[in-house]
Amino acid sequence: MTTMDQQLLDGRGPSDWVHTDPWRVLRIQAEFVEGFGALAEVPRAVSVFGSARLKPGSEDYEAARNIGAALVRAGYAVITGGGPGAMEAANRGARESGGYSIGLGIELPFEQGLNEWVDLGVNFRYFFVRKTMFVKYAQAFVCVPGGFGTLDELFEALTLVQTNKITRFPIILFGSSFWGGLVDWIREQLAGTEKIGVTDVGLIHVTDSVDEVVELIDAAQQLLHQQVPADRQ
Ligand SMILES: C/C(=C\CNc1ncnc2c1ncn2[C@@H]1O[C@H](COP(=O)(O)O)[C@@H](O)[C@H]1O)CO
Repeated sequence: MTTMDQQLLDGRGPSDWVHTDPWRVLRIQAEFVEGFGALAEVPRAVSVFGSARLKPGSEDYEAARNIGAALVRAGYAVITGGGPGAMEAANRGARESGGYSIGLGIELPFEQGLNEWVDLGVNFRYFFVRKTMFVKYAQAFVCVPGGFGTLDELFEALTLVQTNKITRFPIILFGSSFWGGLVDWIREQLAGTEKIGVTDVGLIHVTDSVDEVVELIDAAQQLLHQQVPADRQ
């Protein structure tokens, strides 16, 4: 099975008129419109990322579940990719705590559907449209251990914050034993050879404490509200 993303990016798909790129723009536009419409009323929220392969009962799955629950208790809705593993865990924690659990699913060749803990689900064909929604409707990103997908979401957010496209947006890596090596490499190789600024390393927060996840997000929210005039919040 081919997906829309694949047809757009792979460049070797069928070439009849409906599959050509100019027409595809209309599909992409429609997907943005649908996403904006579905998510417009979402209250303040946090996007949680992590491996699609985590199993219930594993340490990282339960951490994501606890994070989802803690975010809800602190008054945030939880947004995930709507899939299995860490996504399911964070959605599950949110739902179990009586909060708003959102899943932004993606069309994949091996279709899985949204996990059962999603209250509001929106399905996307294009990764880049979906990624816009993760950022636009969240106040922060939390990453539990994950693979390429999680790293992609992490580095997109870092680039957006580094370039001031989004501000007061904490990026939190949960699990120091997993993330520590990456952050050391970023500090030594990227900052150490001036590929990024030394202060850019400070855009990443690493913690093993669920409470600290919430504290970091709350602190950024307070700063934001101090800066933005009340009538524009
Ligand atoms: C590979 C498996 C399931 C795939 N299902 C997914 N559903 C929704 N979102 C997904 C899926 N796989 C990856 N993502 C996105 O990337 C992140 C996780 O990727 P990683 O490589 O596992 O770290 C996640 O946050 C999603 O946004 C197995 O059953």
